[in-house]
Amino acid sequence: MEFLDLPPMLGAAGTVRLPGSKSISNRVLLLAALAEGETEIRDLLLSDDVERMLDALQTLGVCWERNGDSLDYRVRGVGGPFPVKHAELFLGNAGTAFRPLTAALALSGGEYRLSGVPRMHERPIGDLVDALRALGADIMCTANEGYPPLHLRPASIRSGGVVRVRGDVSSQFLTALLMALPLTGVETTVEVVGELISKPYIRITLELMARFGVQVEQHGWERFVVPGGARYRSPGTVFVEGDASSASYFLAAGAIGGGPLRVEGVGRASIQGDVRFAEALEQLGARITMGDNWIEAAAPAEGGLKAFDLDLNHIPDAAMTLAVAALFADGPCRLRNIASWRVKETDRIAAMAIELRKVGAQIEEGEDYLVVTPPARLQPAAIDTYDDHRMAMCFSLVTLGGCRLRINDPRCVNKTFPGYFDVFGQVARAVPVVAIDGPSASGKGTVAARVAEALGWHCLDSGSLYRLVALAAMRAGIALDDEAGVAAIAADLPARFENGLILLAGEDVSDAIRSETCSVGASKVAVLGQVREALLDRQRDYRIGPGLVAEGRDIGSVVFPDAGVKVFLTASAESRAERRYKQLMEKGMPANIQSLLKDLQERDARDAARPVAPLVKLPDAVLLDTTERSVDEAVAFVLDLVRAGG
Ligand SMILES: Nc1ncnc2c1ncn2[C@@H]1O[C@H](COP(=O)(O)OP(=O)(O)O)[C@@H](O)[C@H]1O
Ligand SMILES: Nc1ccn([C@@H]2O[C@H](COP(=O)(O)OP(=O)(O)O)[C@@H](O)[C@H]2O)c(=O)n1
Repeated sequence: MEFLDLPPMLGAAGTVRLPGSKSISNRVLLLAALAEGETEIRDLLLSDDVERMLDALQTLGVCWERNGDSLDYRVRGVGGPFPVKHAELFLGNAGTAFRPLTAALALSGGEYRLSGVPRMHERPIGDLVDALRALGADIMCTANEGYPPLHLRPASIRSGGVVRVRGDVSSQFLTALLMALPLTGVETTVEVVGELISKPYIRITLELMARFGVQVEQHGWERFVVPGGARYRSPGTVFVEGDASSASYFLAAGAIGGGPLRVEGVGRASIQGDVRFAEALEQLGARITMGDNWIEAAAPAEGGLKAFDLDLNHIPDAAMTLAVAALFADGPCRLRNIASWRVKETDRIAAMAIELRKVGAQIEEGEDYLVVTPPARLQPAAIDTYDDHRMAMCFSLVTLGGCRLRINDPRCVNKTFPGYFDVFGQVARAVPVVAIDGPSASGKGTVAARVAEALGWHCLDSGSLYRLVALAAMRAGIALDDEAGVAAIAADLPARFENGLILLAGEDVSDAIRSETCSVGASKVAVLGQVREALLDRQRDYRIGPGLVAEGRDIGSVVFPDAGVKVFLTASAESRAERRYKQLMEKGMPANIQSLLKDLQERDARDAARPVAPLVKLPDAVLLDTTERSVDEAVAFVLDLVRAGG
C-alpha cells in the first residue's frame, strides 16, 4: 500500500489559500447546467468529486469549458431537463454528485443508470428514492433496495402537492429534491420527516438556488415550498468560496501548533455552515479572529486546549477535526449527535475510534457519539484512511504533538483537496534534522556532537546502534550473518544512552563497542536489510524538538530523507586511519595504524557496495572534506549551513 511518512512537527503558522468548497462547487455546477444562459464559475474546486460531476454533466449533454489551466469554468446551461435521454454514469464516491443527479435525472424523463465505487453502494439513498417515487419517478435499486446502483426509467411525474422526505439520515436527500423540483414547473411543498440534520448544508442549497433565481419559501426546518413556474437563470458569474471544512484542519493546526494560522477564502460572510467550526475551536480556548474572507486561529494565550462536550450536528464534517484536536485537550472530550458519520465515506465513528486508539487515546464509542480521552504521550502509528479524505487530513494534526505518523493511502485526499499534504507541510514546521553521513573516522561523531551542543539539539550516533547490535549478537552466540537472528536482537535491543554512557542491559559498554571486533562486527551486521529495517523507527524516535543532529551512513538517504541540512563528511583514508589510531591510543586501546587503514578501507568498501542503504554522497548533500580542516572549522561550516536555513 502507498503511504506517506509525516515527520514530527514543532508548530504551525502562516497563511493558506483554501481550495474551493466541494459543496458549493458541485451545487453550482448542477444549477448552472439546469439554468438558462451561460454561467462563469470562478475558483471551482479541482478534485475527484468535482471531476465526477463535470464528467456526468458532459455525458448528459451539458457543454462546459475550462479557461486554460485556471480554476475558471464556463457552463452553457440547458434551461431545463437534461437533453441526453440515455446515459450510464459512474460517480465514484461523490455523494454531492450522486444524490442531486439522481433527483434531477428522475425528473428528466430519460433512462439512466447510476453507479459508484463499492462504498457508494453501501451508502443509503432509499429516503430520496422513496420521495422521488412518491412523485411518480420510476427508480429501481438494482442490487439492494435503498442503495445504489440505480436504474431510472421515464415516467410521468405527478408534480405539485406535498412530497415528504426524511431528513435525519443525510441532508443531501433534501438538497437533491429541492434542487430538482423546479424542473417540474409546478409548486411543490417538501415536508421533512424526522429531525433535519446538518441544517447549514440546506442553507447553502437555498442560498445558491436563490442566486440562480429560484426562491424557496422556508417554514422553519420542516417545510419548504418550491414555487410554480420557477426556472433557473444564470446569475452571470459565481465565485466559489474556499472550502470551510478544509479550513478546519488549518484552524486546528493554528490552535494546536501555536499559530497564528490564517485561512483565506472563507470568513464572516461565508454561506457555509462549517465556518462555525471556528466557534467550536474558540470554546476549546483557541484565539480566533475573523474578517469577511479570512479566519485566523492561534493557541490559547495560556496553557493548552480545554476539554469539551459539544453537540456537533451542525458541523458534521468539520467535527472530525475536533476528534483529533481532542488529543491535545486537558481532559476527556465528548463529541455528540454525530450519527451521520456512520453513513459517510466510511463509518467515521468506527474508523475514528480505531485510529485514535492507535496513537494512544482511550475511546468510548456510541451509536451517535464519541468520547476521546487524550493519552499522556502520543504514539507514532500507521493510520488507515478508509478511502476517506477527511480521515487522512485530520490525522495529519497528530504530528503537531511532536509525533511522527504514517498515513496509509494518502491520495484519498484527492476527493476534495489534492495538494493537502504539500500545503500542510508549508505551514507546519517539521522538527529540523541535520544529517551527517560519511566514511569511518571522518569525524562525523565529533562534529555532530559539537554542532548539537552549539544548537542545543539532540544528537544521534547511529553507528553505535550497529555496534551495540554486533556486541549483543556476539554475546548471544548468534552468527553475524544470521539475518533473522541478528534482526531479532536489533528489534529488541535493551540499549540506553544516559549521561554520555552507552548501556546494554544496564551495563556500561561505551568502550567495549569501540573495540576493533565490534567495529568489524558492526560493519558486517550493517549489510543485513532486516537489521537496518529493525533499527529504523528507533533512529526516527530521536527526532525530538528543538532539533536533531544525526550521523551515520544513510541518515540523509534513508532515515531522514527530508533533513533540511545534509552533509557528506569525508577525509583521505590515510588521515582517517591516523585519527582513529590517535583516538584509540588516547583511550589506552591497542592499535596498529597499518591494520587500521586496511580495516577502514575494507569497511568503506563494504558500506559503499552493499545493496541496502549504501554509503553514497547524495546530490543534495554538501561535501565537506576535512583532510586539511580542523574540527573547529568543520563545526563552523555545518553551523553556517544550518543558520543559512539548509
Ligand atoms: N577535522 C578533523 N581534523 C582532525 N581530527 C579530527 C577531525 N574530525 C575528527 N577528528 C578526530 O578523528 C577521530 C575520529 O572522529 P569520529 O568523530 O569518531 O569519526 P566518525 O564518527 O566519523 O567515525 C576523533 O578522535 C576526532 O577527534
Ligand atoms: N547509519 C549507519 C551508521 C553505521 N553503519 C555501520 O555501522 C558501522 C559502525 O558505525 P560507526 O559510525 O560507529 O563507525 P565509525 O565511522 O566510527 O568507524 C559502520 O562501519 C557502518 O557499516 C551503517 O551502516 N549505517
